Amino acid sequence: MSSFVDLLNSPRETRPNIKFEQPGEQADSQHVLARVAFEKNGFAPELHKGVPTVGVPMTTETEPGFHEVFAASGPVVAGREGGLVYAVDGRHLFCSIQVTERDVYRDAARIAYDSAFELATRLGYPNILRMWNLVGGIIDDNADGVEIYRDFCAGRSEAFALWSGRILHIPAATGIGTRGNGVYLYFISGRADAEVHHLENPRQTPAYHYPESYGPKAPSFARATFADGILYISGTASIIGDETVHKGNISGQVDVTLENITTLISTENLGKVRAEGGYTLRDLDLIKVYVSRPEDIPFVRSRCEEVFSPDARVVYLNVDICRPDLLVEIEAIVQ
Ligand SMILES: O=C(O)C1=C[C@@H](O)[C@H](O)C=C1
Ligand SMILES: CC(=O)C(=O)O
Repeated sequence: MSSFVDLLNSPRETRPNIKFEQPGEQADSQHVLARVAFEKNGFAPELHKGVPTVGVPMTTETEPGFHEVFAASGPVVAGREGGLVYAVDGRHLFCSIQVTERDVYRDAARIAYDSAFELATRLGYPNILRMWNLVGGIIDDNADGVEIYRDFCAGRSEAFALWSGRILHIPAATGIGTRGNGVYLYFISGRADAEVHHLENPRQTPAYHYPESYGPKAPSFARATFADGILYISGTASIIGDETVHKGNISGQVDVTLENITTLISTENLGKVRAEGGYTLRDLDLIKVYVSRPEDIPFVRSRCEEVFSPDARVVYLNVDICRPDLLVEIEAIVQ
């Protein structure tokens, strides 16, 4: 398989937009829009050698970590505005902001999203394609006794409501725990005229329609986003309708998670927006498998190796999932 540098030097029309690389294997910065370092400690978004870079505390002391690298499609302009770090390349915006640990997150989450949406619209990239929300203590209670995920979702929902009609659509996303604290947000967005499709899964209730039993404001994400020929698959778990199924049963949860993704990317579902039809699990790449119990990782890995392509880049991360009864969650990209 090509090395990361080979991939970067390939002709633009064949260059994948996102890739995983090992720390230290850093290709030249001129083709890089942004970099997310999955590591033990994490660090606030910064401009490192002019490249927006954020460290997210997602790996254990014994794991090597990796970088998620967003390739640029043209000349890059990067900058910082307050806590926001960003870069644009004429086609995509990358933006990241951190919400430091606090007693209650709702207002800070709304303010962080509000400032990011203001930047995205002002720079001309209001079409959010894919968001990642890495939430420390995601299933712990905040100072008011409210689960932090629910607290975070309330602030996020308020920001989307404030920007409805200007920020175009609710995108594919991940909302997952970390091994640290505070909230790390990063996302990519496109131009207003970009052709972007947001997909739901007929097996699942749209998350933004979840009942209040899951929190005062429903989570703001779509099941997938298809844009520029790339399919961004949200974190997907063992949820049918809006209910967790196979509680306590890792095997059952892996099966339902894979079935959910299979349905989501099928020709019957994706064919609505993709002339060439759908995909199968063998087409997935840049797969992040989140596992809440470390002892389940060997089993989950064995099941994933059965169904994913041997060429797929897959990482396994031991972090909490956004519901205490969820044991596994999978996100991926097809590009
Ligand atoms: O809240 C989210 O954005 C989110 C939570 C999980 O359901 C999954 O990671 C997908 C998105
Ligand atoms: C994965 C998850 O929590 C959801 O789909 O809502």
